[in-house]
Amino acid sequence: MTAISSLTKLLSCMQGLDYVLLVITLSTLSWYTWLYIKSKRQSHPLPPGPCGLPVVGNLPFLKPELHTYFHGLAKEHGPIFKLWLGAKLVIVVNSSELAREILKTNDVIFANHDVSAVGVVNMYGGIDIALLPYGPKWRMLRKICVNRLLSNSRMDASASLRRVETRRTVRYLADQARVGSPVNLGEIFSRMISNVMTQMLWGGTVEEEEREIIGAEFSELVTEITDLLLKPNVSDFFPVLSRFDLQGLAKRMQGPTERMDRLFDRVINKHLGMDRESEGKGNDFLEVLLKIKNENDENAILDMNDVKAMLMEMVLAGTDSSLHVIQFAMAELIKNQDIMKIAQQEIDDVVGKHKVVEESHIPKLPYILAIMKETLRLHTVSPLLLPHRPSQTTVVGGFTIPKDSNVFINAWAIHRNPDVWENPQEFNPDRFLHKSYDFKGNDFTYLPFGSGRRICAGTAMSERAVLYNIATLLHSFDWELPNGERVDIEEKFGIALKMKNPLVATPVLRLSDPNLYL
Ligand code: HEM
Repeated sequence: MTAISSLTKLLSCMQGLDYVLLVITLSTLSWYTWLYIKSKRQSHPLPPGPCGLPVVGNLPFLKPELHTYFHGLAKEHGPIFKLWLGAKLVIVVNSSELAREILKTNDVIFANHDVSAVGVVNMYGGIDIALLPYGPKWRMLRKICVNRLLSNSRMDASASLRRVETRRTVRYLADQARVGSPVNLGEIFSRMISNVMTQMLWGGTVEEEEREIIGAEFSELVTEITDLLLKPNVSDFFPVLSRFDLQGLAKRMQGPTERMDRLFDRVINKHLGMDRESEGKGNDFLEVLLKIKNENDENAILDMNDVKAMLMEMVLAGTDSSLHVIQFAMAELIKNQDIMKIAQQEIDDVVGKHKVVEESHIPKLPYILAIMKETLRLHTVSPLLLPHRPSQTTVVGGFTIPKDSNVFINAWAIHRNPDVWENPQEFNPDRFLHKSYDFKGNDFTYLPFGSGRRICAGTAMSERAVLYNIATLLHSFDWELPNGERVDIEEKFGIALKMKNPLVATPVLRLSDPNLYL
């Protein structure tokens, strides 16, 4: 259902809310008029864009697959265009040159993300890294996240926590392989990555049996929260009305948020009750964050809500994105068996067939890295990055971008530009083998993790999780399609881009030593 049909339905079933419509109409019209007069006075106009309707603007015409819809609009209106979503002005940028102007030339001006009305509720008032405005608190939290939680040395120290879950998945897949049973890879990867994430959060604190119980409750809450975050919200299109919470979404978010808060309390109390001997051995995020909280370092001041918001953020930012990259990569490899064979040969050469893959092998597997890069190019899981919000009115590409508008960078479209990428629709990891593309966002034709100050804080962790798991799945198994099936790699837009249809394949054991499947 489009945002506007849900909006219309909602408003029509609310008796006595005529005044609400009146407020929407008047405030939106005055807002449009003000911006129109202002842009007329400026020498640089607003970007072009499709015509919309009064009050609701372009909302009724939005298509669910926003990345391809925006790509289509760029062909009509040029590399930068505007849309009105209710009272919100959205600017979409579809070229690497303009992305550079925003994320490099004007990096500081565009260094805020847009904050959704519901996001604030589930993030303790918006105190997490992605939602905080650019400033001292954001800088402090980001430093803690990158240098203390997700640094290479911390990742090395916590490798055993991630290994447990990958080996558990291999055991399960081996059982299925022995009976020739096809598996739904999306479901398996989802369980695996979500368990890897809970291991990283508090794997050193909570014992295995209890961890499974807490993990199940946790996954349920994450799904509830993600579903609510995805719902189109009148409060976001008409911020002046957000205090009325017309759809009740902010109120509904309070339930799962409070339950999640209690779950965090349970685990934190458990950690606080641990004896000194067990402490310090965990290497999980919770332990690191509580240590920082108790250090009283004036450069890293955390209260308990900061700790909880950080835990929540790691899950929401890190789980789905990594899971979908692994799934898209495996789908492409199952479809392109010749590429899969090259990858398996590389792993065999480095690891051999008498050992299992370890994270320490990753730097020696350039072809697997090229597979990850190509997957993120073709199936950019964060296709529009996060919406950026300029802190002052700025000119980009000769057009005015007003303060507080929402700016989307269509990285998905940039990654498929035929002027830059030869045969852009083709899955071809070779294109990354001899080029210097990395995940740091220095080249604006390749931006899977964004660029500039707000570039993804979790690249180091996602590289490890994605590469280690893909290498393990390819080393341990061949992958076949059930009879008559074919791989369908259609994409579905969401908080993270995912596969529209399930990926079902049959694992076939490739290593002769049964101990390598334990
Ligand atoms: C393959 C997996 C991932 C992809 C493709 C990805 C992509 C992105 C993108 C595109 C952004 C927004 C950049 C911008 O606004 O320009 C972002 C932000 C962020 N990501 Fe990731 N991400 C991934 C995994 C992770 C993981 C595993 C974590 C942490 C555990 C993480 C934590 C964050 C955080 C905290 C931000 C907000 C940064 C800020 O506002 O300063 N991400 N990510």
